[in-house]
Amino acid sequence: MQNPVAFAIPEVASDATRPEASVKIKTRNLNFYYGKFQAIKNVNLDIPQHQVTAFIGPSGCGKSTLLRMFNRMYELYPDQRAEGEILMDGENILTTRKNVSLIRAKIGMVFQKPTPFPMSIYENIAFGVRLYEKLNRAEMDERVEGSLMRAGLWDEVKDKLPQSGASLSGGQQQRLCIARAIAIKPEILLLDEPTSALDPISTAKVEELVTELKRDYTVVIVTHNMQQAARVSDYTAYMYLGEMVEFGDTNQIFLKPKRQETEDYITGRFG
Ligand SMILES: Nc1ncnc2c1ncn2[C@@H]1O[C@H](COP(=O)(O)OP(=O)(O)OP(=O)(O)O)[C@@H](O)[C@H]1O
Repeated sequence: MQNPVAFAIPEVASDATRPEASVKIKTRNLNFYYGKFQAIKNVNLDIPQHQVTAFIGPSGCGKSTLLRMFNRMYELYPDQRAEGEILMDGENILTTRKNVSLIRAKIGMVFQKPTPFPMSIYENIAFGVRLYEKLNRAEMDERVEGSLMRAGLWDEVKDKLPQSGASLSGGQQQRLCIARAIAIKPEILLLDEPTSALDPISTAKVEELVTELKRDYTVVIVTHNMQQAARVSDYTAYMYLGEMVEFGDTNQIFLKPKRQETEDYITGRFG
């Protein structure tokens, strides 16, 4: 008889660390400063591969800051500074000598407001791909179609690819942005409140898509919407005032949080 233990799903560690093999992003003693203000405080977190991890917490607790550290977006601003380690596949991206564009090629990002480029639907996808790859026309057509298909938008736009991305509805624009992010074949998708500007139908489509995309990508989503975190994520991290208060399996966090502060927040007793 085979050893049943070999097939057991590894238990989720409650202290935000997990077995090495399944971790995609690992942070160690992570701090972040806007000038003198410390927005992230000693965060240690293991983000599992091919899962959806949600960051939740009250406004200003540091969710977006932490998410943006993962692609070093803060480097565009001179008074912003990170300390500690962000290990992606074992390499500390804060100190690596690799060109930052190589790190960003691994990571797709989608923001709160849909931000299509001021160009055609086709070019919205092709533009980013050209920065990293040299594809011929047929290959690019295939990439554009495949990305729009994955984002659940192809049927709605296939007859109007030369039209401006701005001509689409808000929900379609957000799916265009997701298609644009996955077109560069990233390993990680960072979603910063991707549905906060969308109506319920578009929100449902994006949520469905997120659940589907985790087969191929490691997804991290910032959301204010507790139901959304519960619906789409496998793991949830609750943050408060720049600290990681609790991290665990989403069911555990919502049904049996270990910390009183987490329970107060998710039950609406916070504040
Ligand atoms: N550019 C900035 N300069 C100075 N302080 C900033 C800047 N951006 C954010 N902060 C501060 O850093 C802290 C964390 O902000 P952040 O935007 O990461 O929080 P958040 O949890 O994503 O909030 P929200 O849910 O409202 O989007 C807040 O106190 C905020 O005021």
